[in-house]
Amino acid sequence: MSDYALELLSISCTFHSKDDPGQRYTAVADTTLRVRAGEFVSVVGPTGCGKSTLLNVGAGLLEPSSGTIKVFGQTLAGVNARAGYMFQTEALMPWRSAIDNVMVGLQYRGVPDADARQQAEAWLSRVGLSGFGDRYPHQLSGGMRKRVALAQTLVLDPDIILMDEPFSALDIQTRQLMENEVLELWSAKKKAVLFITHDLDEAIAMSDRVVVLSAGPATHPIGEFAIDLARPRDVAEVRTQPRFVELHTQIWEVLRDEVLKGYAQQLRKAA
Ligand SMILES: Nc1ncnc2c1ncn2[C@@H]1O[C@H](COP(=O)(O)OP(=O)(O)OP(=O)(O)O)[C@@H](O)[C@H]1O
Repeated sequence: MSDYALELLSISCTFHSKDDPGQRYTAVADTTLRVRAGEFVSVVGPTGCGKSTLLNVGAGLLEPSSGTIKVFGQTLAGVNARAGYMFQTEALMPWRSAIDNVMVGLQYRGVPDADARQQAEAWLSRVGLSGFGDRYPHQLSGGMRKRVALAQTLVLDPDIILMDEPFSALDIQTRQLMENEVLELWSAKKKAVLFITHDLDEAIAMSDRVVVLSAGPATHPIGEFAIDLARPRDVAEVRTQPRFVELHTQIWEVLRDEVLKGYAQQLRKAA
């Protein structure tokens, strides 16, 4: 069996431009990205560079213009059934209670209701929400809703977890709590994680490896860094370690110019 849980091989994605449908826009160009089984990999890059596009490709939700996706060595066709996905935006169904939101994926898979409920309850308690199962999303705080979404993803026991800036909407304290919780859950059952963020601190604190993407168009990886900080980590504490600061300086050196390019492009688009 392949060492890799997920391989994106020479992926390119070209879209019709939103502003002018006659024009083509190459968001991602010839990108290869691999995640080993049990490895936590973060992808950082400037706003709009193509991070979500790559994640959608890995999830099998978006077909690339060229390139191959492999899942545990098998070429992917269609949706990636071995992957669980956690989005940046709220993905909970507002008309379903927390427990019903966590159960829904199991129900789709044909798990009997009583069994699904039991597993969902166990997951709600693992994310610190036992007793909150009957609440509806609007009755929960932003952090609690993220916990429900996390339980909703993990209850399906995916071998690959794809996360697209899952905590960007949270305040910094809640965010750090959630990051630590994710690391704790991950270390108990090492799954392959592909984590998208534009926050370099978060990427270093969480990951085994950080991949830096260039600004678009034609985004591609321009740097890759092994994060050799000891685990278990506390994401707030780890930031004070000299090695963290060293890694941050090294990676920022590569990322800074791309962020500036990305920012300039955003300004041009807005003009
Ligand atoms: N379906 C689409 N049609 C046209 N253009 C698209 C489509 N999806 C993405 N793009 C363009 O591709 C580029 C990359 O978008 P993507 O959302 O992957 O970036 P991102 O790095 O995740 O951004 P952010 O950091 O803001 O979340 C952007 O310029 C976007 O406008």
